[in-house]
Amino acid sequence: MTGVTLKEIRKSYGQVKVLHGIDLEIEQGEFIVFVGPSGCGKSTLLRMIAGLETVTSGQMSIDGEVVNEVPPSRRGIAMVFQSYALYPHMTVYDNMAFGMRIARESKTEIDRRVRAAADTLQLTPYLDRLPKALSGGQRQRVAIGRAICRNPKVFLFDEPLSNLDAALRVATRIEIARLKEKLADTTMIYVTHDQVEAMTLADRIVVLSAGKIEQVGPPLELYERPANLFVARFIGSPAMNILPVTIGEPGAEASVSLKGGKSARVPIAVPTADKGKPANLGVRPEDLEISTGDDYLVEGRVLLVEALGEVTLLYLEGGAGEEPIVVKLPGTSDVSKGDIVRLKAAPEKLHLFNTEGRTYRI
Ligand SMILES: Nc1ncnc2c1ncn2[C@@H]1O[C@H](COP(=O)(O)OP(=O)(O)OP(=O)(O)O)[C@@H](O)[C@H]1O
Repeated sequence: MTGVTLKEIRKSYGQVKVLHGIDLEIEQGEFIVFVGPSGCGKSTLLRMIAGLETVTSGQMSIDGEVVNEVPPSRRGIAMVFQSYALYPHMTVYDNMAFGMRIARESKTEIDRRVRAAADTLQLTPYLDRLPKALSGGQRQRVAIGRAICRNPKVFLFDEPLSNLDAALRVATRIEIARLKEKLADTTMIYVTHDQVEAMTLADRIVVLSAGKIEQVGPPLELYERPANLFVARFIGSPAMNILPVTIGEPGAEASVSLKGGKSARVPIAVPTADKGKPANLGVRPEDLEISTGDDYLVEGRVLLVEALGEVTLLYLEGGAGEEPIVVKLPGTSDVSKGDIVRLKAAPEKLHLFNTEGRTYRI
């Protein structure tokens, strides 16, 4: 059992409270991704698990042992940073061997582990090179290789791909996915801003906002069943559209009235007490379609058309506040700027949030 358990973890810098009580149980071998807006505390939480930041209060355990006071070198973790942090004067081989030499491992064992890591990460041809003679992606693979050589119980990644260009990002992301399969028993915790990394790598995503956990769950569960408006808007790109509505008939299958006079039935239960209350209807851009009939939710003028080849994005006036409604249509479309279009969605694709932003559950 090499899980990580966080109980009521809090962090303050002086008067500034950064984390407000984090409870999280991570299983051995799980790949956990922390996401959230800038400043929400993702890196702070990761650095606390690493032992690079102190825990203000709460209990942190790795493999069943409370580690609040255990120094980083004795936690059985290895961390990969955005900045690679390689020694510039050492070869790839020596960079990977360094930690083991300090730990006085035998030469044979060092050689075995360096070559195995190089093989896993396709770095064997570069073992004699200095970091300056490598691409960004190769350097990051060396940093990952160095971490593998330490045989960590828990692998921590702090935005490891954010310095790479788009193509290298994809290649290195696939490398990390392979690594996850190879090291199936190693727990991995990964911080990123990137939706695709989070969705494709995570067993479970932890969505943080302002120092609190909003929701924890498998990627598709967060996408399909967000617990609240924050998660609904944060997961998925472009973000879910939000349309202000009023609850018409509550009950097991509620009806809502939209601006512009249309009403819609949603297969979502709403308590009787909420009849007549304002609410927000959520619908993802990819779940909207153009309607030619009368079965539409909203009608609006097209402000902008973005043809991306594989998809076309339409921006229509009429969303909540000043925000346009975004529609993602497959392939190309003959809709033009200035057209008035009607939009519909399958009832089971609709989400409904109460005035506090919590999802009405089906
Ligand atoms: N040493 C420090 N002293 C005071 N405040 C700090 C310190 N380190 C971080 N903070 C504050 O803690 C909050 C969380 O920072 P953190 O770096 O964990 O956020 P993040 O979610 O990783 O953000 P980003 O995505 O931008 O990296 C921020 O408001 C930051 O200003």
